Amino acid sequence: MKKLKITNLSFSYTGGDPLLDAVSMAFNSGKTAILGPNGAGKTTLLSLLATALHANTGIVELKHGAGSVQFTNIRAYRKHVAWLPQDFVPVEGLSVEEHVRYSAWLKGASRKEAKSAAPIALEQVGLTEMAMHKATALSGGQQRRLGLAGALAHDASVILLDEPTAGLDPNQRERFQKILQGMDPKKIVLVSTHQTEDIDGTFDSVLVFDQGHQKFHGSVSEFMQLGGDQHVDPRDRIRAAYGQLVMGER
Ligand SMILES: Nc1ncnc2c1ncn2[C@@H]1O[C@H](COP(=O)(O)OP(=O)(O)OP(=O)(O)O)[C@@H](O)[C@H]1O
Repeated sequence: MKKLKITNLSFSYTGGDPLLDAVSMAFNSGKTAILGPNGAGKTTLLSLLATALHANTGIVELKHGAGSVQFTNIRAYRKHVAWLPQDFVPVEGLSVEEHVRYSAWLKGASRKEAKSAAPIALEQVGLTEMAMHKATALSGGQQRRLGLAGALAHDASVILLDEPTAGLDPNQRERFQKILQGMDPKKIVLVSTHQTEDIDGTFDSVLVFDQGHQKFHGSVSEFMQLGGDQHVDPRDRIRAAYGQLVMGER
């Protein structure tokens, strides 16, 4: 069995048509870029995996160690899952460092573990010097890095990052790529992104999602093969592959 298995997941927003209709897919360890046009359902999928939204039907099962846990067992499941939502907003009244400690503690880290994990996570995202600042006083890009630090500060086996590089300057985007590259390869990391140029060299797999359906799910090299042979520039191959799967239909 794959480590994270989604079976027949269906979801509709209240009063709306089904957005996800019996979606099944599975993920092993490694980093997956989730691509798709605006409104494709990427945030909805990640929110369902984070249990911030509740599916109409279907099962998500996470294998860990010798056992497994289903997402309906919310308390136990959530301890294994870190999530940076698309609309992350810091909690009022906490400093940057307190915020990261709080995020780790919420996920089951002891106070002592959270205290030692926070400076490491802040260093990873380049916010060490802001540790004593008020979290709500950070700029938009800094707040996204704070959210990322919170997701990195505990030992989750699944990390869900919804557009983590949105609003980051080029240096910080590069830093984020390095953070991803340095992550434990045993973790399952799912990252929703519109930045196709960052895929080669950073991710292992690609999932293309459109209109609530999976259009492609495979390795980065399989994805790139759709966009031309090896003589073509890698970024052009990625753009062409994406265009074929999504834009070509419009
Ligand atoms: N709270 C909501 N209530 C009703 N419909 C919603 C809600 N949130 C999202 N939708 C609709 O669900 C669909 C999928 O949205 P979602 O945010 O999951 O897409 P996305 O792929 O993440 O898009 P983007 O790339 O723009 O972030 C869209 O048609 C959107 O309008």
